[in-house]
Amino acid sequence: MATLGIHKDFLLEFAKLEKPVQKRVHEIFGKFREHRHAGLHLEKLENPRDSRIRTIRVSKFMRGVVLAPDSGDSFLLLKVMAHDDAIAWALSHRATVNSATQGIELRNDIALEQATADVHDAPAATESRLFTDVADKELTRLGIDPDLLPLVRNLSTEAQLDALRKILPEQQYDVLAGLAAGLTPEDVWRESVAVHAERTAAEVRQTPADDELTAAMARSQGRIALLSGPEELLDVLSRPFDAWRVFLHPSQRRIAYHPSYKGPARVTGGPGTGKTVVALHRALHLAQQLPDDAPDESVLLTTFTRNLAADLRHGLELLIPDEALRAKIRVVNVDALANQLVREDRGGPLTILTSQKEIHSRWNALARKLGLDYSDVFLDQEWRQVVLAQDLRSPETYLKASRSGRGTALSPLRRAQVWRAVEGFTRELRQAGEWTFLQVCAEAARLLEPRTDRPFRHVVIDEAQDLHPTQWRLLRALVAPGPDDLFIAGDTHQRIYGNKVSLRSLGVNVSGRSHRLRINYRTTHEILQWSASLLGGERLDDMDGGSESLTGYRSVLNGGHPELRASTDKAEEIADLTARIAQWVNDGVEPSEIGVAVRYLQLGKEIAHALVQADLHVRLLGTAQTAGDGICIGTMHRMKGLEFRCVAVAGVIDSVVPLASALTPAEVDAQQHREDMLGELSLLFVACTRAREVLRVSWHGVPSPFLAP
Ligand SMILES: Nc1ncnc2c1ncn2[C@@H]1O[C@H](COP(=O)(O)OP(=O)(O)OP(=O)(O)O)[C@@H](O)[C@H]1O
Repeated sequence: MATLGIHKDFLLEFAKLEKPVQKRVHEIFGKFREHRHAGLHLEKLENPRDSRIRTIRVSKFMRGVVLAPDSGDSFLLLKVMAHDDAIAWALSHRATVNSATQGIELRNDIALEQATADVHDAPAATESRLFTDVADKELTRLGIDPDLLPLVRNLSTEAQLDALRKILPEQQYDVLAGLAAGLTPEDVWRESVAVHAERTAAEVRQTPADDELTAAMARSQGRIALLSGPEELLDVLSRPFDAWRVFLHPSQRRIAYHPSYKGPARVTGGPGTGKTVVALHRALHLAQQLPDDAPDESVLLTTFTRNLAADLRHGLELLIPDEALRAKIRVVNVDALANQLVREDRGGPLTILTSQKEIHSRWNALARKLGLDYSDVFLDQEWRQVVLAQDLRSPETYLKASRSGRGTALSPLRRAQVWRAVEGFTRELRQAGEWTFLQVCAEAARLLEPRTDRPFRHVVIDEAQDLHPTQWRLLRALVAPGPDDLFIAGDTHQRIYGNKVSLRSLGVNVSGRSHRLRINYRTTHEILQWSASLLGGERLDDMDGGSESLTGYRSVLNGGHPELRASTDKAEEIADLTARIAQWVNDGVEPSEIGVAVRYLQLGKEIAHALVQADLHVRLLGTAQTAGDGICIGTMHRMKGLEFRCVAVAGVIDSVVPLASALTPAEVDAQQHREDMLGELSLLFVACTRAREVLRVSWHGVPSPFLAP
């Protein structure tokens, strides 16, 4: 049977073609089942490096490049490029099989020969080499070709390795990038080699092939998708920007499509590593595994905020066209679900107290009334981080409770005073018929705990790092403990709401079922490196008693360095930013592909005003002005989970980043002060890592201390 494979690059290039050319591509390849090579008019080249690489005319100006293995009835769509580029690419490349993964590799033979010759001719360098600590035998075991060793051995910097990205065989580059990013050969073996091998047996069984390359196509998960027929080709080509639907990296696929986990499982990884993508695929897998009689909404896919839930819903629509299957999955944010459960129990809507300012003012009034010398911030934090976090319901339990994580000790007498304040605060809320979000979650969990039936069979959680212990308690109660109960995606480097948890203490044990992703698909290497350097190698908790770092975190893309711009005052910064954004638009960037992140909304409003004055359309998140396709302006919090081609982070000045009012004064609680600082730093990190191609960071006056080298 004819086999059609599509290379990820093909899809990405296809996405950029004009509509009529895209239509031609459909016509040419749409009937591939009926074709053999001869019927497709694949053209042979003169003196190619690999006679199996052919080209095909798409239009007067465009050509496709196809790998046509000798078996005669399978082919792989590799590239679609401008005529001359396609010919040059096809002439210089050769397809080989990686010695470690047995997957297909495409190498730029001509460029590699040239680079190797340059190494021979160059004078012996004195600086230390990138891979000195890795033996030849080890490199070969990881799939590095012996004939590339001289070139690899000569590399001194990551920048030199980056420069070879386009010409090295992809999997060999991946291995080298992993080693250069600090992973041990064992880590690299596990993450970049063994994952492919794991797939091999199953794939080969599914796709028996007598041709070596055809078999290797089946082993190239993540870069090559084998399509079942013309309908699937059409479907893939119809949404070319959503490569994540088809091209899961084996390290992602292994996690998302693991047949069944014995208990809670987790995926972690830096920004843009595809945690959300994995969560979406996991939800699909769980829905597919449900018994036929399982009711709709048996699987819950949930996250922190309403906006993020809307994004997940959109992602599921792309991933699961089958409405009946999609209906098995309910998408809703945790607070909204809690609200619904409590509302149904009470038989009416709840009044939610959302304003943090109002909450603080009530604590203040209460402290005055009771004659207590605690600040509103202290009392509110004590309530949320100790009382609600541990679900303490009596003065006795509070007296004995651990207050680890809080920076000030409280004597028994002072605990009794604080408890009085907590009682007073909650009594006032009760009397006014008001709730805070966390109270609603706590109540929802309480309602569920005695029940033997649970609302869901499986729960998939995204952005898990931001959830409060109370929300975790609810999530735990939504599903009976057992296989595939909870699937958790999160990254503690992006914790921006100050909610620290120990999963284990909440009855969620992921040990032996926790996986880390390290390849970033969103941001360029340059943006990633700069953004990660903001964190200064900070090791954070992993929500499970261990610590987490960004070691081995790397990008598959290259681009320019972040633009850093200083201005003397705010007006100048905004004018400068407006000019730069206008230039992006002039250069062809769609306004909706531009994001502006700010620490507080008022600055966003001022920037929006300036952009509108310059005839640019804007959307201001968190206001009524959110409709349309304009430039997206939002607070750093709102930027969470979003991504844009170009991102400007503006107003990164001292006293705003970190925002003084978001910091617990060190004298109130030194430990909390440090945590708040870390939260502010993570916020800047989150904002910067929203950029796909261009990141611009600006300030006026004194820059944020986080920007100091
Ligand atoms: N295997 C893949 N192939 C192509 N694109 C991918 C792949 N995995 C993820 N992506 C893309 O990378 C980007 C980041 O993915 P995603 O949002 O899932 O990452 P994340 O780890 O959840 O990020 P963050 O933590 O920053 O929110 C998205 O544009 C997604 O479509």
